[in-house]
Amino acid sequence: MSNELKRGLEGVLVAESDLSYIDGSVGKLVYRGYAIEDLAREASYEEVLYLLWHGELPTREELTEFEARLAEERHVDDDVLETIAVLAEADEEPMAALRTAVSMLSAYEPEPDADPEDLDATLRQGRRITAKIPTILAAFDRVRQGEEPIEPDESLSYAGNFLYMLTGVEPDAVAEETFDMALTLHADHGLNASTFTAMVIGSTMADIYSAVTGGIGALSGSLHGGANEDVMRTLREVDASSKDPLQWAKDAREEGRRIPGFGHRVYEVKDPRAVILEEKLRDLSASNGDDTWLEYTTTIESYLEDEGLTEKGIAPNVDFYSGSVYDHLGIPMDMFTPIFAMARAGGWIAHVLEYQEDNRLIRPRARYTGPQDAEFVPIDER
Ligand SMILES: CC(=O)SCCNC(=O)CCNC(=O)[C@H](O)C(C)(C)COP(=O)(O)OP(=O)(O)OC[C@H]1O[C@@H](n2cnc3c(N)ncnc32)[C@H](O)[C@@H]1OP(=O)(O)O
Ligand SMILES: O=C([O-])CC(=O)C(=O)O
Repeated sequence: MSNELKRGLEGVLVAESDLSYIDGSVGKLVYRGYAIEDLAREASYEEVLYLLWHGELPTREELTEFEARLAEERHVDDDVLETIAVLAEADEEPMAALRTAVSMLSAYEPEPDADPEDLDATLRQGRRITAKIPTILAAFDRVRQGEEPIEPDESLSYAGNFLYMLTGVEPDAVAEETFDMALTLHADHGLNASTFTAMVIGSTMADIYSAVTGGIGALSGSLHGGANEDVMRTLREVDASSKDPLQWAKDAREEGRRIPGFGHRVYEVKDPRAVILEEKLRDLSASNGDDTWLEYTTTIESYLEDEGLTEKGIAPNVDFYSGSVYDHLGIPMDMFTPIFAMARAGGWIAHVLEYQEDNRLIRPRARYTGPQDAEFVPIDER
């Protein structure tokens, strides 16, 4: 057994995967061989889900059938909606509400006794969870605003239906396409922390509800998916301060602050998803006649680049640009990380299924640094 310690499991290979490949030195990302740029621009999120779950891009017929299967699972049981309302009224964080609601969904699973080794049944369960996450999130947001949840519309796309349930209005083509593209960009990313969490849970042959619930928990942290909200908080902080973004960035560096949305365990250059989202932000800023976030983000990015961060491999990641795009679509800031979860659930499910095809319990070890042979002292004598 190797005694080499890899803090944070950096660079450790724990599995083979056909799902996504990242070349961090050049900023390349592919899902099953397809460039993220092509999928983002050409494929719908449903096509990408099909690709991840079934191994290849669907034909038109396969896609229609797949979309229908997914759409018919959107309805969420009234008991779960009631719990969502209780959580919204208690001011629960949206990621925590989502975590609770997804866990609760298993009580209403139509195949509760499926054999954990029946991967087709696991996929059907995963499809149900994926279909219901938008319904949960939109209901949560509406209830906390004193509005009634809106029933899903099966005739709309996954992206379009979410925006419709959130706002009560069918989105225009630009909003729907932009949101759909954002979902594709977030669908999978190798063995990131939340995917690995889901895989660890899946490797015990626990059910897929447990794996997705665990993934949501891992994604919520500020070093992972939670960073997209921190970026928006930062942009608002700049806006509310008397400083221009350049001065803010200088001061933040001097104070030794970690800039949210910068840095990545795998990328040494700008994340290709950030490149695509920046383009989108430019389009939206122009069409909405408001380039505030664009100006702030690009100023901060250029300053940090000039300061040599990019040379050190600390460049913008996906979270640096996603929030500004969502903000242009009118989505509340604390829904940004839940939206990431909505997109990533597909990746979690794909990785759990792939791993379970040739499952082995994931169980690493720690180098023990505590005392040996301590003498036990009874409680009253301590
Ligand atoms: C979807 C995603 O999950 S993408 C990542 C989202 N998270 C963020 O954006 C939060 C900000 N970024 C970070 O905290 C980190 O870059 C992480 C967590 C993403 C990656 O962390 P790690 O690979 O463990 O890198 P680590 O934390 O060891 O940092 C390495 C060096 O880069 C520096 N660094 C890393 N990120 C940043 C940052 N955002 N701002 C300034 N310096 C940074 C660290 O200070 C450290 O410098 P040092 O070697 O001089 O001490
Ligand atoms: O890969 C990672 O470590 C984090 C990330 O960018 C993602 O999960 O999308």
